[in-house]
Amino acid sequence: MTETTAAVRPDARPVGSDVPRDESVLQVRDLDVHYGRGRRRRQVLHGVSLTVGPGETLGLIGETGSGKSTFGRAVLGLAPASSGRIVVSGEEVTAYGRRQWRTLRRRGVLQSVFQDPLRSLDPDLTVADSLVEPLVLQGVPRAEALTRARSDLARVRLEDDLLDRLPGEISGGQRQRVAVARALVTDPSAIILDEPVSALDAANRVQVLRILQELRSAGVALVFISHDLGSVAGIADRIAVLYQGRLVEEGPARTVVTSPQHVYTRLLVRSAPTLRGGAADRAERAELRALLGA
Ligand SMILES: Nc1ncnc2c1ncn2[C@@H]1O[C@H](COP(=O)(O)OP(=O)(O)OP(=O)(O)O)[C@@H](O)[C@H]1O
Repeated sequence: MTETTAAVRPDARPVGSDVPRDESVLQVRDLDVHYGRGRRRRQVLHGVSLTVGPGETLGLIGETGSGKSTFGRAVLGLAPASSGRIVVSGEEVTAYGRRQWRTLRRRGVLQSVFQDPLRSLDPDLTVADSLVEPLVLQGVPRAEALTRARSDLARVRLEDDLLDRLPGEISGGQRQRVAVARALVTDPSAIILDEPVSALDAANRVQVLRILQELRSAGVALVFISHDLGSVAGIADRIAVLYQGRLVEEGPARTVVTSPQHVYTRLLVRSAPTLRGGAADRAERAELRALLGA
């Protein structure tokens, strides 16, 4: 599927089709990903094309196993692209080897936050060391790195007194906010957020979603991966829908929610009672599922 135009927020720079190609922070073209070898080789992504402009928030949704995380991992160099093209901030990275990917990740141009913050945070490093480490690796003096870390901690509404604690000594919600602060310290062009609120209770979910809203307003580009259309719809400029490894729909968030085109997107919208047009009755959902052969 080809990229479509993006919704332009009044508080953001122009995005989507208004962004010249070389200004996009992330450009993915015809991405195929296979896992396994020989008879076990299986294609998980089929020709996925997506572009994220500066300051834009792209919501990537789909059911479990549809390939959302694989997409996020591929653009971070953590899953193998078997064909297609990946360009990060104008840098052609498709053919990068392991070491080049590691260097790119270390530069912090693209950052990531996962569902389980312990995947983003080293359990043996204090919050301060976790935040300072990416900057020190870039050669930033520790004192300056700590000043920047404190400022990013404030951006996620955490107090300085957490700095000396280990990830195991703070709550799950605080850990996820530390993971977001860690992603921010390198001043990335974009952050890939893979189910960032799915493991949180309702209060923490709302708080992290609010923080993501603020980052979006401040112009940080986000790729928000989730199975939950309800969480994504309130933040995303554009929504892309993956179904069985294929992009089946993409468009401005409002359009996707109010007039979904693909039968699977209709099912997602109908299954999200908080969305306008949602709350289909059980029979209607069953009918849509039958259409999908689920
Ligand atoms: N390292 C791997 N090796 C082999 N198969 C994998 C690997 N990682 C994922 N898969 C398979 O690829 C498919 C897509 O997985 P992926 O995690 O990308 O889906 P997802 O949409 O993110 O699902 P979820 O919402 O459950 O996280 C699944 O069938 C999964 O079992």
